[in-house]
Amino acid sequence: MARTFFVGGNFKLNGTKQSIKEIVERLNQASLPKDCEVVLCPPAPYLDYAAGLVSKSQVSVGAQNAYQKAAGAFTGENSVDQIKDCGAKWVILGHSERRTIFGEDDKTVADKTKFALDQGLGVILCIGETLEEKKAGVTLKVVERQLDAVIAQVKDWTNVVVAYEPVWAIGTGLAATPEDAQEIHASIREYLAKKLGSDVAEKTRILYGGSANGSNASTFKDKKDVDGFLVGGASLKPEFVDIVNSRN
Ligand SMILES: O=C[C@H](O)COP(=O)(O)O
Repeated sequence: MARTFFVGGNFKLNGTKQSIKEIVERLNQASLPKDCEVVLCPPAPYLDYAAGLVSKSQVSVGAQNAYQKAAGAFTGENSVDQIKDCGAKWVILGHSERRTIFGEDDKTVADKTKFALDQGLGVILCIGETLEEKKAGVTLKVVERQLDAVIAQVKDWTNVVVAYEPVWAIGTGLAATPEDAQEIHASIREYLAKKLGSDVAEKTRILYGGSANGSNASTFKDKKDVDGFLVGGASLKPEFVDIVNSRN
């Protein structure tokens, strides 16, 4: 079955009103393929602002994190309702920077995923191995463990997009080869089929993330299990439009 091409832009801790305006306006003015979905994820203080600038129905806004409680004494956190109130439709969860720098374990990522989905946000669920894990040959073991934690809590995967992001490829300029990405994506899909059924596996989009840019994106074009990208650095640059158009 055809899965809609999906491109997420994770701005991480970057951006100002001015630069975010430029990024959104570039997309507003560009001619984009009809059958693609673009989600821009600025830092939380700019969600409302970015959402208000978007003029294309296929472009929406997402957060980079969300807390797993509705409200209360959780200083510094953002709730799913607040994120939705600012016009966001999606949230990135389980990003390797959240896992390593902020100590989020598989269970926390699963709790957050369950809560965000139950409250009506789509989830871009990041998984991926470190360089040491890749060298040790345990890539599949790692991504399956990360998926298992979420599978234990989430039965309906309609609003989940998986982003396979090998940690060694993030921000390094060293992207996985399209062949390697395809191989892992196919294994991830096979695992989802085993755990959740082939129907869910066929419908779930699996994005590649890690040094994707305007030049290499089109080399993934004929990889049937690569359904799009989660883009960091290049999402801040004009080449982001080329990534969105890389299937043309
Ligand atoms: O969420 C995005 C990933 O961390 C990829 O970042 P990058 O494109 O800068 O390598």
